[in-house]
Amino acid sequence: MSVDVHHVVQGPPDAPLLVLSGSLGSTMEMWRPQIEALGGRFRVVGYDTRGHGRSPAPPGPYSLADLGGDVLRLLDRLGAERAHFAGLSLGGMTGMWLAANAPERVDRLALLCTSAELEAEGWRQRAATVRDRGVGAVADGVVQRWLTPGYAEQHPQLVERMRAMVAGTSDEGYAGCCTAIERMDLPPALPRIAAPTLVVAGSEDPATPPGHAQRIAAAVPDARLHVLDGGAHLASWECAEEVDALLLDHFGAAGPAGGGPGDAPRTATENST
Ligand SMILES: O=C(O)CC1=CCC(=O)O1
Repeated sequence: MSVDVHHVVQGPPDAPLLVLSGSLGSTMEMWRPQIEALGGRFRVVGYDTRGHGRSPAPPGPYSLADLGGDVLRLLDRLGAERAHFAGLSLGGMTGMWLAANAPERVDRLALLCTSAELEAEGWRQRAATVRDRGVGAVADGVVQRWLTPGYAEQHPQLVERMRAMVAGTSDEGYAGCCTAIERMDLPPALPRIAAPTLVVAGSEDPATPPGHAQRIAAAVPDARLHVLDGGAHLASWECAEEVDALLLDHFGAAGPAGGGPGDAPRTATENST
């Protein structure tokens, strides 16, 4: 059953629609560099995955079909037939599900620091830990995977903010999403993805190393792979300029999704549940 996720729309009303979907344990705040860089050119929709931020956290476990269904419902609420979609990590898994199962709704796709297949047992254990001890018990480890050690050392306040973002996630929501990852079965779906797809990996990502991106890019018919020189799991933050340029190139080349770039002023609208 889909839910109304909390989202913010920013950018000219007649610009192409671009939906941003984030990592496990994040809110739409993780996309701040991209919202700032792309919000003048696209109608950017940031949203909190169910169980995260200000979105509802219905009882889990969840599936990728649940998370993808929330995006389809969001597009319906926005009156959009199609949109570009960029997802990082869990957001990328949601994007693969969407593009394979609702291809008519996805224009172009970007998959960042993600995987089609992760070892299930670790996710079963993480869900159990979070149900037992709360998300705070895993927050330090998560943020250690998000940023390279050198970058984290130079940005202690950012590390603290990110840790608080992860720890602020609903226990039920986080555990529910762990189970969606544990049970995902994306490899057979990848050849069905028709959307032109950009796959990006961070060379220093310990959670979804470049080999995972290579396998996705090899299986999606119209895919292009880019491995960043640096960047851990949240490479969109640490390598923001390079990622922004890649996204602009990939989505900018496409022409409009749900409208054309216009001269209208930037506007932001917020919609809670
Ligand atoms: O939290 C992690 O370990 C990294 C991660 C894998 C999937 C996701 O969304 O985050």
